[in-house]
Amino acid sequence: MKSLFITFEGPEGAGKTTIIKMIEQYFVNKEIPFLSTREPGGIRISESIREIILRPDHTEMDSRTEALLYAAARRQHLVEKVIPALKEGKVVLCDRFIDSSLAYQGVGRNLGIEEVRQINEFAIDGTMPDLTIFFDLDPSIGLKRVHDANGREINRLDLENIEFHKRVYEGYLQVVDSDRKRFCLVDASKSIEEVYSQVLQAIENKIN
Ligand SMILES: Nc1ncnc2c1ncn2[C@@H]1O[C@H](COP(=O)(O)OP(=O)(O)OP(=O)(O)O)[C@@H](O)[C@H]1O
Ligand SMILES: Cc1cn([C@H]2C[C@H](O)[C@@H](COP(=O)(O)O)O2)c(=O)[nH]c1=O
Repeated sequence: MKSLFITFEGPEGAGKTTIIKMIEQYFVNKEIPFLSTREPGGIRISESIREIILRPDHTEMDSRTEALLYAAARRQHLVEKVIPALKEGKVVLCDRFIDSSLAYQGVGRNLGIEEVRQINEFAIDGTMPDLTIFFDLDPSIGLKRVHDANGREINRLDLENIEFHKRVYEGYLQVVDSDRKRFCLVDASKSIEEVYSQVLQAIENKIN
């Protein structure tokens, strides 16, 4: 099978992690070689950067520093983990990628989508997903899910106010609109089974 780079995007609590676990099981059953990973993180250095970015008491972090740290974590994760797996012909499932930076830092932090895209282009050097699934969900519903969830750690970005999360959501809609061919939108307000079925259909369409 040809390699495929699939990313999963959306606001907090949209259900990405839940659905990725179900998609992993699908690939196991089909005996399709895959790698499942996440951003920021996925490898030692990028997990360390994740800790620095998301520590709830790092409230003094400057927005550009935040954007650069996400881009740095992305670079290391790409070269150390994602690109080698793609070279081996695997399907790579990645929870968040560049579009998170465009929405959260570009629009949520008001740095500008184009400015954030530029620093990320240096980091990704042309590696873009073949397919991006956008979990479309009202951010207030997602935040409620996160706060109700048992054992889910609340990070520094979760703690931002609702206006921030609404800007992030609007940012995602702009990013999706600028690259309709790459994105598949799923209605993440539906039941887990219904969301899974929408996501699986998008992936199967790409594989077959
Ligand atoms: N479709 C759904 N309907 C209702 N609850 C859901 C649905 N999908 C996931 N959940 C629940 O919402 C919570 C957040 O889900 P999950 O961790 O999968 O989201 P996420 O997109 O990975 O969040 P984040 O990016 O903020 O970590 C979990 O408690 C999960 O069980
Ligand atoms: C990649 C990336 C992520 N973020 C934000 C989005 C979330 O608030 C956290 C990651 O936490 P998750 O539970 O693993 O989803 O980081 C961001 O602001 N910019 C990015 O590029």
